[in-house]
Amino acid sequence: MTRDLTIAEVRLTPILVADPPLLNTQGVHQPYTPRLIVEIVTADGVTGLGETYGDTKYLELARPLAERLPGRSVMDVNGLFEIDLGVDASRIDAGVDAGGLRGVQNADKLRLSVLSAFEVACLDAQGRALGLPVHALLGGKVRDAVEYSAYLFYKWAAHPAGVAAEPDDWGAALDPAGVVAQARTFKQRHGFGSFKLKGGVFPPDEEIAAVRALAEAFPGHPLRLDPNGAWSVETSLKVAEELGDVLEYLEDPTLGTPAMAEVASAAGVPLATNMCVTTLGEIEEAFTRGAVQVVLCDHHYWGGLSRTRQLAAICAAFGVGISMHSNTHLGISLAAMTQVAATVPGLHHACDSHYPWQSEDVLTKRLEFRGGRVAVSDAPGLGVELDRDELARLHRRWAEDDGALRDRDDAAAMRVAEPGRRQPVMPRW
Ligand SMILES: O=C([O-])C(=O)C[C@H](O)[C@@H](O)C(=O)[O-]
Ligand SMILES: [Mg+2]
Repeated sequence: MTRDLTIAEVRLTPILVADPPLLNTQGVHQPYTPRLIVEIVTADGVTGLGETYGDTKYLELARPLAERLPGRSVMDVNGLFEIDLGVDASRIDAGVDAGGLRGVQNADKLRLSVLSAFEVACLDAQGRALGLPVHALLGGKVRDAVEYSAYLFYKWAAHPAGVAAEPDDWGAALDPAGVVAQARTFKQRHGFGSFKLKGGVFPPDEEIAAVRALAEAFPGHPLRLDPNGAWSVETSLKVAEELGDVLEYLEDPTLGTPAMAEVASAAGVPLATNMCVTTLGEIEEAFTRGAVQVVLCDHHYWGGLSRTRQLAAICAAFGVGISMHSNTHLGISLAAMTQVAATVPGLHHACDSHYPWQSEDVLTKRLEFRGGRVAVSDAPGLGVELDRDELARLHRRWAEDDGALRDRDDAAAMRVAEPGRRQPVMPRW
């Protein structure tokens, strides 16, 4: 069989996806969040799918990249990463990513966050053309299902009055009882066996009480708490001491490798991160100082599925565990996460996923969690199909937006509810 794997067309579709009012230390999720859907079409008419952040800064890099791809081969994935996207310093706002939730922003991370969607789309197209699942292209699966953890959030029942939004049926969760009720719903709907609470929202004692309530309601289940760096070293150590007996790990209790190393050296609980190790350049200091025991990889900003496997190998060499981080994402990304996670041998912690919070998707058939796991598809490519009507509908929402929602801004969403609210100064506690 010969196939023409030359790229004939690349389609980029920015969309806005409904998001519930989930709270974090920076603010609250906006009612709609931007994502970018990438389609790479070969000369033979095979289409590969990818998904990444849809904010303006990513779109501005993705558009010229898409124009340069026709004529290249979907097999030339290494060559893709050689393309200069022109990410100069003017595009980096010297701050932190996603308003302080994904570590420092730098040119490499921005570049890789765009390229990753194109890498996934190329792998999907290769797999569809060759009749092979993506995991086979990555060397083959070592498990038939990938375990995910329930991602618990403090949450309002609804977005503020007067804000256009889609309703959700999760209810509010603003205290220990609400968090436990949310966890029960997660377990009942999806069978999750481990639970992560997004913290940094309320004073630490309230969050300690919520984790204690979870431990009581779900004895023996792995629990995690992630305040996105909102605590001082001293507070982090206090929380570690109070919850050490029930936590699988504490995630990014404090900001920066030196502070994480200080906590790690004295806390009796492993530390995980998706904030102080987010690029290759941050690994050496963090690993040699023993600052983190688990890296939460995210194929979007680590640069795709092959680079996720490379990161897993580096972590294994240092005896550091690996799992996965998640932001708001749809089924294309969940399928990609599942395909690569299926190929990583030392994956001993359930991965994060926001997917249960997303009531909308661009797939003809939603992916399902059964017993907290997603089955690894053996169908060609990622094993998912695009729902074009839904893609068009969510794109219309993006096109009709006045620009207010095209860039994620949790702090701005919070100011709608609390007009006087100032940007939190870290550490908050
Ligand atoms: O630290 C993390 O796990 C995240 O940043 C995940 C998400 O960004 C989460 O905090 C959110 O969306 O509010
Ligand atoms: Mg985190």
